Amino acid sequence: MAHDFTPLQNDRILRAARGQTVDRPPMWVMRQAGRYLPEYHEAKGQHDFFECCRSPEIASTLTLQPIDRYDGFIDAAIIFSDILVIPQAMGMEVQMVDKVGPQFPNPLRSPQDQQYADVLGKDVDVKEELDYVYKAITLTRQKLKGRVPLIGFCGAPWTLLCYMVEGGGTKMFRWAKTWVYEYGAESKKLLQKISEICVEYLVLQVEAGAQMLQVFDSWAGELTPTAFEEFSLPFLRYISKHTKERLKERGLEVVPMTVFAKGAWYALEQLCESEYETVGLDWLHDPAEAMRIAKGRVTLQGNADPGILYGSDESVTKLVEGMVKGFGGGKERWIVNLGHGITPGVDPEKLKHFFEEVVRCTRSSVAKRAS
Ligand SMILES: Cc1c2[nH]c(c1CCC(=O)O)Cc1[nH]c(c(CCC(=O)O)c1C)Cc1[nH]c(c(CCC(=O)O)c1C)Cc1[nH]c(c(C)c1CCC(=O)O)C2
Repeated sequence: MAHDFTPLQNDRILRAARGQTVDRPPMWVMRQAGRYLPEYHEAKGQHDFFECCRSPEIASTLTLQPIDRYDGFIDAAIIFSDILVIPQAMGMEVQMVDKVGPQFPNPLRSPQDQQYADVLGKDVDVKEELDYVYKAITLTRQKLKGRVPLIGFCGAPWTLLCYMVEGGGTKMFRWAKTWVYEYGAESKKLLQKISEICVEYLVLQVEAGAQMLQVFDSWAGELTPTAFEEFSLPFLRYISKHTKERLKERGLEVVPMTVFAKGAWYALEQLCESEYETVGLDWLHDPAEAMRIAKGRVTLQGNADPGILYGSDESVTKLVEGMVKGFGGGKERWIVNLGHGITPGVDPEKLKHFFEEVVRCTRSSVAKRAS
């Protein structure tokens, strides 16, 4: 299905992801459509979270809110959805409980559970089950009218496995660790199954209008370097390789891809060799050190501590100055972002100050390039 969308007016992020020159580093923020915005609560009203994801009208409205508010600063929209729509498509029930987070009433506790065989055996119709996401993407592209590119996304297999076996957020990772350290072979079967669904899901998001893709491995940092190499990295690589192959086969644009493996600072070298154009960094990375490791092979994305937005304007300025310097002053392959999602309770004006300071601090590099 080919769409007739308005041509793109701001391709900064796509150019930066591909290592091409830009007039200033592109900026966006993970979870930019969310609870820190009063207009989010207003538009969401009494609707359940997943109801918002399933309504293309509401999802597209929420996606556009930060684009309107930070017009001229934000260089990408990310479709309003959640990584947990994949476990739902695989037949698992997930609820979003207010002030608690996601809850699975029946988590996958062991490979002996009938549910494990059911989940592995289910022939998931990724087109049909997640049709509402594609519809939301297409509608959002229409509403964006080419202002900025639209990012599609999915959860990484390891992070999704964690949620499926833990049944929600956790500090202990008791069940996830039981799976990898006691049921290693069974874990890999599940990770492979999730990976195949991710590939199809990402390709269908591009077909619907997504212009860039991000894979969120939010719980990568719970693994040891060795366990990450065994239980996460191969599946992240499977996703980039096969998504690109499938996009080519289907005559779709091979869009830039980002991998964000939170906490996996030790794996930066390997992530630079994983067929992703962009590698997301959390705030535990020193930007200059990350640049030395990346050696211009990929575009780095990040990495301000989201907590800085609870601080004073002066603290934000100081952090931005250091971050800009660390990432090469704005002349190198860099997409500005936080090191994780923006959190509730942040004053939206503080984020504006953050953007303004990045623009101010990178202006000289732009002037230098033009001269
Ligand atoms: C781990 C994860 C989830 N979801 C996601 C991740 C990966 C990124 C990360 O590590 O933060 C990804 C996600 N979730 C959401 C988006 C939308 C797009 C955007 O970034 O603006 C994206 C990209 C909306 C959301 N997803 C959720 C909300 C809040 C829902 C609400 O209460 O209104 C939003 C706006 C709920 C959610 N969804 C999830 C959790 C743990 C929670 C509850 C806790 C929390 O909010 O941080 C799972």
